[in-house]
Amino acid sequence: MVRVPTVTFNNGKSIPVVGLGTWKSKPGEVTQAVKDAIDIGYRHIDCAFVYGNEKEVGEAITAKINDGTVKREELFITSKLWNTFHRPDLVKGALLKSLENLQIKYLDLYLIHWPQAYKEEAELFPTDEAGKIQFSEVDYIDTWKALEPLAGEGLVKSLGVSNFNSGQLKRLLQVASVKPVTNQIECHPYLNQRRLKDFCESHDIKITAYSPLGSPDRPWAKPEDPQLMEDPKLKAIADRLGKTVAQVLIRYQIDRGNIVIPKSVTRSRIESNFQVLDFKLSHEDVSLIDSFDCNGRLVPMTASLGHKYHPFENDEF
Ligand SMILES: NC(=O)C1=CN([C@@H]2O[C@H](COP(=O)(O)OP(=O)(O)OC[C@H]3O[C@@H](n4cnc5c(N)ncnc54)[C@H](OP(=O)(O)O)[C@@H]3O)[C@@H](O)[C@H]2O)C=CC1
Ligand SMILES: O=C1CO[C@H](CO)[C@@H](O)[C@@H]1O
Repeated sequence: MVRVPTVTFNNGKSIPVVGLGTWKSKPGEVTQAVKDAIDIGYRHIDCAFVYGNEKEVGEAITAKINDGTVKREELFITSKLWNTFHRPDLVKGALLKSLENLQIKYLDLYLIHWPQAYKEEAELFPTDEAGKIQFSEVDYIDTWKALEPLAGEGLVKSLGVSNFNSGQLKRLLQVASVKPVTNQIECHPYLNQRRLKDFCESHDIKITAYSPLGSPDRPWAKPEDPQLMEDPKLKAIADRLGKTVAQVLIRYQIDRGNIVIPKSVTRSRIESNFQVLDFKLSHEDVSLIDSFDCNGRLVPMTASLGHKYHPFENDEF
């Protein structure tokens, strides 16, 4: 069994560099996908309450622990606090719900999914009569302060953020007693996040790259949108190296020092996406791929436009 290398966080804990993404993995297919991934050697699973499939991910985790394939302490399980649970009194309950769904006693990593909060309602996407998302004014700093004691209670080993821009991280770092270990952000050759990565690294915060393959199954994709995995320039590199484009895209993240979480529910792809540990991109190839950046954001979160904490609405990187 191939052992996946790890990245060490600022708190000394380690995370396997490649994890399995689970957004859009249907409840009916995610259990098998996670079981396959664990059989293949994945030890890191990226989950979120809002993905609506944590229970089915939990079934796979339990099955693989019970059949002796893996021990809980060998797995690295991430979940994320959704936007409707930012109010400090709701934070612990949201974490406990994810733990219950995932059938585990602690998370390895819990992230604030987005800096912007939504109205605290039963709906995960609360809308007004006009169909517009209803915002909440809760400050992500107050949310973070509610998360910090949960690390001390043993419910979560590390805390982090997702989709935070540099200004928001700067503000958080001024008051945090527990430092975020990672910022999980969209990252691929069309949006390589050079400036945010440099900023995070200067504060010893690792980047976790989401949508590393260009998220072709994102619900808002249009047929005319460029397809990252079809890019002839990437195909040429992959052909030269005798690898798939997906493998080059995953390796691109690893070779930049990032953690990467490709999603698939297809066993053959889950397997080939993991077969990236026996080669390395040259500095020249990493620089060449860096040059493909075109500010091509695929997950712009347009539903939250106008929110004062929307991370992508000003010049802040
Ligand atoms: N924090 C956040 O806000 C966000 C976090 N994420 C996390 O990052 C993960 C990955 O990002 P995601 O947006 O899902 O997209 P990815 O870039 O991982 O792309 C997933 C898509 O690529 C396909 N695919 C996977 N492997 C291959 C392959 N080898 N060859 C061809 N096609 C392939 C999958 O198909 P199939 O499954 O059918 O095999 C699926 O359609 C998410 O699942 C989630 O866990 C993502 C977005 C936002
Ligand atoms: O992780 C993510 C994917 O799904 C969510 C809900 O649609 C997104 O908001 C988020 O970025």
